[in-house]
Amino acid sequence: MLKASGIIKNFPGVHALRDVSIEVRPNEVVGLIGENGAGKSTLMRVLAGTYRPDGGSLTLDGEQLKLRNARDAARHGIGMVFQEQSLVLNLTVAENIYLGEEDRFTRLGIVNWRAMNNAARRQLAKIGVDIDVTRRTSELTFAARQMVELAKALTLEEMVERPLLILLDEPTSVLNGADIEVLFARVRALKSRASFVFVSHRLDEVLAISDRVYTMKDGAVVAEHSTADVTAPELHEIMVGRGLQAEYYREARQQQPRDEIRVETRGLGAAGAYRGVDLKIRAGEIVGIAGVVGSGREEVTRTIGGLLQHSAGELKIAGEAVHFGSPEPAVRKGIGYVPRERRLEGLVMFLSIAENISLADLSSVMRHGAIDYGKERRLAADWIKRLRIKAPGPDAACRKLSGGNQQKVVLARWMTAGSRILVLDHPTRGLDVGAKEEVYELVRDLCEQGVAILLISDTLEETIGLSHQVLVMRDGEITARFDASPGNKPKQVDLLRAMV
Ligand SMILES: Nc1ncnc2c1ncn2[C@@H]1O[C@H](COP(=O)(O)OP(=O)(O)OP(=O)(O)O)[C@@H](O)[C@H]1O
Repeated sequence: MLKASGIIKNFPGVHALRDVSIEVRPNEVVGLIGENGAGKSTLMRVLAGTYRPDGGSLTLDGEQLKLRNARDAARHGIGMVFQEQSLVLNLTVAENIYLGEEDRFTRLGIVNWRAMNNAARRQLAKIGVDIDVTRRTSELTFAARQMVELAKALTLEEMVERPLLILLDEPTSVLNGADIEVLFARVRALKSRASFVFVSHRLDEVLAISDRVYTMKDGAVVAEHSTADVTAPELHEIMVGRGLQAEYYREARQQQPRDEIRVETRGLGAAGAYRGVDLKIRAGEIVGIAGVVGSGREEVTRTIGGLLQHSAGELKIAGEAVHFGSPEPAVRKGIGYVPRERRLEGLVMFLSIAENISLADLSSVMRHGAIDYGKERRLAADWIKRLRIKAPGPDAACRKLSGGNQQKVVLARWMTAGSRILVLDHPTRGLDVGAKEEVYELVRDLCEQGVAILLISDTLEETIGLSHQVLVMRDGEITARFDASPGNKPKQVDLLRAMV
């Protein structure tokens, strides 16, 4: 259906795509994997018409395809669901679905909102989703927004006669298990009418949903497999260049926590979010909280991170009762918070990697009252190596990095900030499998140094593997507690039973 041959795309100083050839067949789901910065998003943008390649060619059903922009791609039935969601938050669901297509509902300069809302309802019904189309997208969960994005991409069906090609750039990174299943069910159902290219860092998902998978490395395709013929550990090895360690979560390094209690809550509550939360985190201990969206676990971490005030009970940091209303006093108490929405909350895009890393703790790079730039750059160079951040150097602007590499910069910042307590909100989201292992290693280092860690993560596996103790929350309350010392780790099903 679509063939990309010898695609080249350069940015100043970076060969993002060197010579990439892939093909997508009718009614096929093609997986695209690779380390952070391998060129996946760039390739998707070329296919979606938003980047013009510097070389190579595209053909659709054997005919040359020259895409000038995204509208052009849309006219050929190619639509993209973005990694960084493209919805305009203060517009309604219907307005977003038909953004740029309002003309279709306009007569004599007046938009027929009823017709637009009805059409949007039909689109959502097609993928079996029930969302109020008159609500602003800002009020929707991430999962619902993703469905709206998918519905938006599928409006192309109304405009073109041919089967669609839908590009999904890391659609699952913001979804939880149940929502991923919903998305996959939609993709499977739509396969009779469309082909998909699916980018993800979760190899098991790629294998579950795709027919074939391409592996990219440094701007080139290095392998192509039929998913029936390859396993996740094999793909891991091709991507990272070394085998998947049996000890993925470094459980052998999990040590007994110290006696000192760093965080303690009693009957902690926040109106409408959670209540009666009792927990203790000792120095050198990782406490993981499992729970579905709406369980209240996000809000608990936000309270301890200083972003959400509690309205009941007690929060003690190193034995002292505190009441945070903003992050600043939390930072003064030695708490580092690695937010989930790192690209929104975590980075100053126009600053360099080095500047972003030292931002949380300038004292570490100060000398005689001035910033020691040499030291700042050396620190950044260290992290670039350690986390395999793909960038020309410490001076590269963060806005030019791939999404996963931006995540790594934020992590590096908080890991160097010398925090005594770390709140990790989905620390490995968007990271490639190799970088994840580096992060697990680092988390163990931090524990050895006595840092107390509160963790919520994307997968139960990661929560179980890393934590000393796992708490499960449901409907704003803790419903179960599990010891998770090595050799005594709870099973996923045990957690699930308490979650839902
Ligand atoms: N606008 C840009 N300007 C300069 N360099 C860029 C730009 N966009 C991407 N790059 C560089 O091109 C390379 C490929 O980036 P791309 O975003 O395609 O990677 P990716 O495989 O999608 O990574 P991730 O898994 O982190 O999302 C990276 O080295 C990145 O820094």
